[in-house]
Amino acid sequence: MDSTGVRIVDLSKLRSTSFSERSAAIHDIGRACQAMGFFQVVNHGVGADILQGALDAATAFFNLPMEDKSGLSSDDIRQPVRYSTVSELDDGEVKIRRHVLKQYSRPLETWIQKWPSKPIDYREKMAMFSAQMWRLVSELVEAVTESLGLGRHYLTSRMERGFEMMGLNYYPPCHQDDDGGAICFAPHTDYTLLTALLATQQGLEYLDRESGSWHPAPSGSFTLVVHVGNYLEVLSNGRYRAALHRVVSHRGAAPRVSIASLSSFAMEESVEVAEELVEETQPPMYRASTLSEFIDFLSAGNRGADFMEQSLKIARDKL
Ligand SMILES: O=C(O)CCC(=O)C(=O)O
Ligand SMILES: [Fe+2]
Repeated sequence: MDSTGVRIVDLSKLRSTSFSERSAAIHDIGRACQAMGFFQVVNHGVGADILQGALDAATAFFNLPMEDKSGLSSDDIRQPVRYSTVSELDDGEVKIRRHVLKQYSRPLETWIQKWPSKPIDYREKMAMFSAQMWRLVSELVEAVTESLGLGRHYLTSRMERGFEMMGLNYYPPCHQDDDGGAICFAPHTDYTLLTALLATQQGLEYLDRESGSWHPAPSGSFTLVVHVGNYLEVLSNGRYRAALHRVVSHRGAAPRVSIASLSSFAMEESVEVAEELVEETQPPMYRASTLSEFIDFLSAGNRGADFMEQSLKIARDKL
């Protein structure tokens, strides 16, 4: 743990040949997933050049003139590459709080040709980053299933067929007078197993469910943060809860860029409660669903949060 109470997972220990070191790292991951649902990973082995390259490529994309980006705009959320903006009415004025580029990234050869062709090195830089994030998340998924007592390879074949989407966000400078800052990304959980996040600066916050207060995520050069998504909550039958998170921008803050690696099973593959985690005292709390079903739900104009709350949770009153 660091001085602010953030759990830190040392991946060199997870990779250690020492049984006790590896077990301790798995235990740390399980504890972090159970507590606030997020942790920082250190000694992850992803080169600083790859992380910086991805942040530079993302920043350069968002800095392109609008006409270079608007070709990627679409109302159809099933588009594998989609640029959009999120605005808010503020003092009678429409303010853009966030620019977003969502791009499918696995399997890479299927999608890379659809990614932005500008800036020139964008595809190369993002492809390297995406491959590293997938490797990292797959390794963490193994540790997570081990921590749940399901074994290291419980999800391996499903992860091999798995799906990754990159979510790139650009938050313009904030001119909000309010000392509390502006909420630039409203509180939400992700439809992922795990999400890995990289950002240029602070702003991301997690809800500590116990105290009810928001906790800043660690930030700083090349800090990678990982959090629990809704599908891991389902799979673990609620033992691990999806992390509720938001992004806040304070007055005077510089523009912020973040890249989320959003990992899940293949679109049509069902995610269900692990039957090993169902007990008489702990009946299944969620029904099975696919990512495709969730996207249909969004396409019909519903709110993402309602899918989990109203459609997936079976025994809401017991949570
Ligand atoms: O910008 C961030 O740090 C968070 C992004 C995020 O939550 C998302 O893309 O789902
Ligand atoms: Fe998120």
